[in-house]
Amino acid sequence: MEGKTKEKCEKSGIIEMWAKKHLLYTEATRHPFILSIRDGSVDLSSFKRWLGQDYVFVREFVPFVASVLIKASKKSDDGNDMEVILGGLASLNDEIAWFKSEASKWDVPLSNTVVHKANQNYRRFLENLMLPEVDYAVAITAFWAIEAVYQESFAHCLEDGSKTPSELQDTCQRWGNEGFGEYCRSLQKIANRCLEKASSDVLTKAEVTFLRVLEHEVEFWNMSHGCA
Ligand SMILES: Cc1ncc(CO)c(N)n1
Repeated sequence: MEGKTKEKCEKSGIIEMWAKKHLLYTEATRHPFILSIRDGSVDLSSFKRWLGQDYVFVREFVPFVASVLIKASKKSDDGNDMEVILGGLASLNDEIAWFKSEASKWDVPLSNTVVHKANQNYRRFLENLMLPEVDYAVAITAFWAIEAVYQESFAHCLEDGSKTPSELQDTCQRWGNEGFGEYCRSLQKIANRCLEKASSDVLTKAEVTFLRVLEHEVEFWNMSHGCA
């Protein structure tokens, strides 16, 4: 990108531009499953299905985040990236403990979970992104998108006027809280910085990867909602 276009991107950020440009971003962050939590009509068996499957997802997400950390340590020219990503790994550690206690609260068994197709497809996608030849800019964009979808979705369930059932407040707080929002903005900043310096080939790959993440997120919500 040259001249004015580049300047414009630097102001609004490439990430923000993509999130605005692609309707899929809104489809992922305003999915019927999330809207059903927000309006209180959620079917609790859907919630329990989501809980069991997301625990499986999170355990697979950890090695992906570790691979992003490795890329940051090799590629990054900004000393702060590593701390942000390490913070993400630490919060995943808390998240795994949270899933265990939440699952026991809801009587959802976490061992022997039948891993749903959407989860398997997501895992395969993450495995490919872990390969050393995947550019740091592409991997960090995917990482941001994965976290941002949950942040925006669950924060929506906590806004004024939402009728989120009290027993689901804790779940919404986990990803919808201001600290998690701040962490997502840090990831977004890193991604924007990498994308601004990226070649057009890497930029294209990152945008396609962003869209694939959104598709996997929609499929994941569909599975929870019982539409897949
Ligand atoms: C499917 C999915 N996407 C994103 C997150 C955020 O960590 C999660 N826990 N699960």
